[in-house]
Amino acid sequence: MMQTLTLPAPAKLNLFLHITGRRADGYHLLQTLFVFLDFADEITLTVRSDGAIRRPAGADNVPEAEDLTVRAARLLQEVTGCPLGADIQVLKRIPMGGGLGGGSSDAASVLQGLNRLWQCHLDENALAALGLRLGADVPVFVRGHAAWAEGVGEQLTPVVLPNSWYVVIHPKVHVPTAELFSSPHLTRDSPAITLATFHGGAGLNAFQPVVEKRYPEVAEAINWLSRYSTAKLTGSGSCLFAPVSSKQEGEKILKSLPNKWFGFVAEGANISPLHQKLAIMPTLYN
Ligand SMILES: C[C@@](CO)(OP(=O)(O)O)[C@H](O)COP(=O)(O)OP(=O)(O)OC[C@H]1O[C@@H](n2ccc(N)nc2=O)[C@H](O)[C@@H]1O
Ligand SMILES: Nc1ncnc2c1ncn2[C@@H]1O[C@H](COP(=O)(O)OP(=O)(O)O)[C@@H](O)[C@H]1O
Repeated sequence: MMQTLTLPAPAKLNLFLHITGRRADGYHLLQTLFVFLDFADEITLTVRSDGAIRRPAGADNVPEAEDLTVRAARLLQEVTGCPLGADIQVLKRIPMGGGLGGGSSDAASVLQGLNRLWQCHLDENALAALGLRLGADVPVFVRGHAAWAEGVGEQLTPVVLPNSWYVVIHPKVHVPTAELFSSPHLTRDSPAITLATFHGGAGLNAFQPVVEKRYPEVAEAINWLSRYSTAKLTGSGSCLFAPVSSKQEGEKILKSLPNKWFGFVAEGANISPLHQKLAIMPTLYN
């Protein structure tokens, strides 16, 4: 039996994000469109027979016990009663806390990977439900298909989006998600839109006006990228993105990126790179 597995944990973009209402518990109801990027963290899982969950390598500023990868592994162990453990190595590439969903994606890759290595045989619905307990963005990464999302992001309808390249910029500013959701200036009553109206040009990021006002550095980055293409915030920021016609065009734009910011070019993917890899693995692990 295979004891080690290396899986990608891709970034996502929210191509638009509207807030349409609020649940009784205060959580916001969203409409958003998720697409994956071929830009990913890398997760290496190695089975341990002693039942321990360890993270020998990962983000320095995330304590082992708080790492979403460790929490995902513990949760899977807890619900399945699996006696095995794992070493989880996390190679971070995705900027953290930037609205690219890296932590959620890492967690989803661990759930999918350990479900195979430990032979838990949970189906995708069960894994997505476990993922939701870790964060609203985890289910879309577990399922691995570009999706129209409603609810808090867990009601997913798979969609096929036209191929596109994106320039993504991280203005190196940390925007706390909870603080944004509590802003009195958020538009919380956007009328529901459809995929057709999105394709017709509708769809903004509800957080963007609030973030631009509170974080001038993000506003400056959006202005800079807007010179080349339509720039928008992803999730609650601080990363922003703009569609470009090719990888080359994106790389040309990045050549003039001010040094103080980080940027990359990536292709959108309807099928997550995680699922592309899972699909070609030996059937024993599918
Ligand atoms: C905004 C989005 C869009 O994809 O992603 P990111 O920018 O984080 O990638 C998500 O909705 C991020 O959802 P989630 O991952 O659950 O956010 P968390 O950081 O756990 O939530 C922090 C706090 O924000 C508030 N919150 C979160 C989600 C939501 N639908 N309504 C809320 O009101 C809650 O007060 C919560 O305690
Ligand atoms: N494996 C992980 N990778 C990144 N962040 C993590 C991880 N585990 C826990 N976190 C915590 O989750 C927060 C949000 O991370 P991330 O998912 O990258 O951003 P966002 O939710 O804005 O897309 C981080 O600031 C960090 O404290």
